[in-house]
Amino acid sequence: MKIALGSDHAGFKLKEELKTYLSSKKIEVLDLGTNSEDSVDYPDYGKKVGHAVVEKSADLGIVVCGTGIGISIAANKVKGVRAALVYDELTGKLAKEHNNANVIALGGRTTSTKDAYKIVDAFLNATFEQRHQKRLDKLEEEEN
Ligand SMILES: O=C(CO)[C@H](O)[C@H](O)[C@H](O)COP(=O)(O)O
Repeated sequence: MKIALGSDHAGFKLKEELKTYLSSKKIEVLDLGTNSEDSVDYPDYGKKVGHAVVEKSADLGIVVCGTGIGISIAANKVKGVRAALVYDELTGKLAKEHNNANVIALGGRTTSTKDAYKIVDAFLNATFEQRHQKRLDKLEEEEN
């Protein structure tokens, strides 16, 4: 399992913490930046992670900005991405079970590190429920 990570400056610290956390669980990480707290633009990093996932350089993606809002919108602009803004364990779990999200977005200024670890675990440990596939097909129809 390989996870692409990306953030803007507001998500940098949490992105770095997630990198360490995932590596400690023997999950391979593809860090697409940013690499400091210098101000950058979240669309650049949301789109990078989205492309890494749809082009199969990674299995899943995690993106982080201040709130998770902007970077989730950015990732969702990439065709084939289903990015979910998640803020607790339940939304982390349901993002996989119902939406088969291939990217999750977190807020570095809104979610604690401890909660972020729990949310990521809930997402990674959940399984997509096939009964929702017809809804995902309708999302895909709109892209095509
Ligand atoms: O969600 C966001 C944008 O929708 C993020 O919070 C950005 O990280 C934020 O806009 C950055 O703000 P800053 O004042 O330039 O640090």
